[in-house]
Amino acid sequence: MNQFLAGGFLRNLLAGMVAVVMAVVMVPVTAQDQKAEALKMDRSKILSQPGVFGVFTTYKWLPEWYELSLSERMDYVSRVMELIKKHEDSVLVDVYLTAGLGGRSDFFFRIHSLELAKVQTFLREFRQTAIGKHVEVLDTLIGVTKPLNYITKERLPELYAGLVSATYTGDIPRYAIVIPVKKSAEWWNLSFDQRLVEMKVHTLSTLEYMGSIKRKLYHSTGLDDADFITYFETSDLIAFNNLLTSLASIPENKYHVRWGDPITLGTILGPEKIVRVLAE
Ligand code: HEM
Repeated sequence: MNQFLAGGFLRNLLAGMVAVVMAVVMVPVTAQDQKAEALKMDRSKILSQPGVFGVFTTYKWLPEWYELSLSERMDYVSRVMELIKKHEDSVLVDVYLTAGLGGRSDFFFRIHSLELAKVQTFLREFRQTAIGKHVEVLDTLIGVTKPLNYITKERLPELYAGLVSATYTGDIPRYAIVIPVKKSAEWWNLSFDQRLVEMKVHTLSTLEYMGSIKRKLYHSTGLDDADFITYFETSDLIAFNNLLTSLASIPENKYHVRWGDPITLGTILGPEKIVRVLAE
């Protein structure tokens, strides 16, 4: 009888194991799931692929923050670091200090994820932390990365080659700058070829700066009030100022209805610096 029982038990156990394995194997895997798995928070991939959401949220400390002791503030920042770690499989969070460099904000997050809802979950949990309760949200910008639209290999092989072969040769960037851009209805009503002419001028005016400035473009039409979020990293703010001056004087600029407003300039905080610098 015991043999029967043991045999039946083993058979049931085996059947159960097969069912579990089948269930795991047969869970439908969507293209999005596959992409998520392949990119799974590999920093260099997530920062270079199309189809990745970028969310910029800018904060200002409430006056009560400054009434806390340094050790309390450090403890609170550490808890946010734990939250960032908790979500690291689905969101990539970078932190920047803007305090002192602009009247409005004290710091901002740049958050990347394949799913906007994951960013929302992170930010809602952030608002529940002690730090989240000691800040005012000033601004949120939402965009998504896309493949090149104008300067493609097929359409403009030489310009494309110049663009993809230019490498950043400056120091490790210390500063990040975020500039939202909105273009007029007149721009959007130009034919593609007319816009292409302007984007060629744009690219030719900017290529020389790629050695000292890193750039990233997010498309945000319909996701927030801008059309684009432009993000830059550099250690050479004089080159950056020259770049913006040269872009101010090309025809494309006539179509800008928003260029900044605000421009957010901050220092890039590596993970090892965040706790002390934010708490001080
Ligand atoms: C290193 C400097 C820069 C380089 C190399 C550069 C290069 C480019 C290229 C190649 C494109 C076309 C992308 C495509 O084919 O879809 C582009 C688009 C764009 N760039 Fe720049 N850019 C630079 C700096 C800037 C700056 C300083 C701004 C403004 C603050 C800016 C704003 C934009 C915008 C808004 C677009 C999208 C335009 C549209 O699709 O209508 N760029 N950039």
